Amino acid sequence: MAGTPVMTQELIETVTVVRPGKSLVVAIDGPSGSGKSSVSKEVARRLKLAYLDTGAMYRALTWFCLQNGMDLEDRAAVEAASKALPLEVSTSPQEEYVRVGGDDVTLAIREPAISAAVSAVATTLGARTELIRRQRELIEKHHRRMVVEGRDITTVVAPGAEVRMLLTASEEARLRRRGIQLGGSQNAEQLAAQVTRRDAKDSTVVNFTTAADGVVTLDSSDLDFDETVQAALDIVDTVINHPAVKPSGVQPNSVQHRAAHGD
Ligand SMILES: Nc1ncnc2c1ncn2[C@@H]1O[C@H](COP(=O)(O)OP(=O)(O)OP(=O)(O)O)[C@@H](O)[C@H]1O
Ligand SMILES: Nc1ccn([C@H]2C[C@H](O)[C@@H](COP(=O)(O)O)O2)c(=O)n1
Repeated sequence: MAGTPVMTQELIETVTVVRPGKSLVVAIDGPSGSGKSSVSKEVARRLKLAYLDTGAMYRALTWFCLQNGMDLEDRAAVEAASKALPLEVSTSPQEEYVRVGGDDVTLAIREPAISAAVSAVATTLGARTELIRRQRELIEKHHRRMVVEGRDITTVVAPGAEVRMLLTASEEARLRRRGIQLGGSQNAEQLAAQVTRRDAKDSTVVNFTTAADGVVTLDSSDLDFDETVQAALDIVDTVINHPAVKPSGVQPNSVQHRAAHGD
């Protein structure tokens, strides 16, 4: 996808196996443009874990509904569509594909028109129930060794995940990143619609702006991509291998981790 970061040689070569043979679900939530997909995919690759982009599932359902001429405000019809959705989604961090029936929709679901429509689907509770069921099924199918990212993974889909993280970034950083990712094709108003206003609507059904108990917050506002991946890997290492040590800056209900090397 456009804007996919090129890894430095140092990051490309380091692959680690954590908890071999045991479950290791790394749940990552956060707002739009915080870097969930790109960072999670690289973390999965580095830890040799499967990878699931749950947002792609909501996007694929939106594509399916629109393709069938449905009214997205018709909640019963959207719920029925979620059950009928013939979805195949990649669970490998090495290849990205999303298929609906015979159609490869990998690129189509990233179009601004889908970004503009997806919240109507994601706020349909019956459709959420069905997609959450499928997400849990995929986690089990991979013997609970997976990085799963979205909005409600730490709280609803996999609250028992071994590692739970909230990946955040300032609104300014998220708008800037999304603008670069879309090749400068969107004006400020269009970017705000795709990032800020979409988050506001999505937030009406799930909380991805504050960390739930036990969820580690990683603020990437002042980190570049490589530093954010390293900080996420450090969190996994600390939580799994050094459970007595809290990632830096412990707070009563959630822990903060601002940077890999410091504060
Ligand atoms: N720490 C970072 N510094 C700079 N750019 C980053 C960083 N993390 C991610 N990016 C870039 O920001 C863009 C948005 O990232 P990504 O698509 O992973 O976000 P997201 O949280 O999955 O968004 P959405 O939920 O809307 O799909 C990508 O081009 C990605 O390469
Ligand atoms: N677990 C999830 C994942 C995604 N969504 C919603 C929120 C977004 O508007 C939409 C697309 O996600 P993105 O590809 O931008 O990460 O799906 C959700 O409600 N729950």
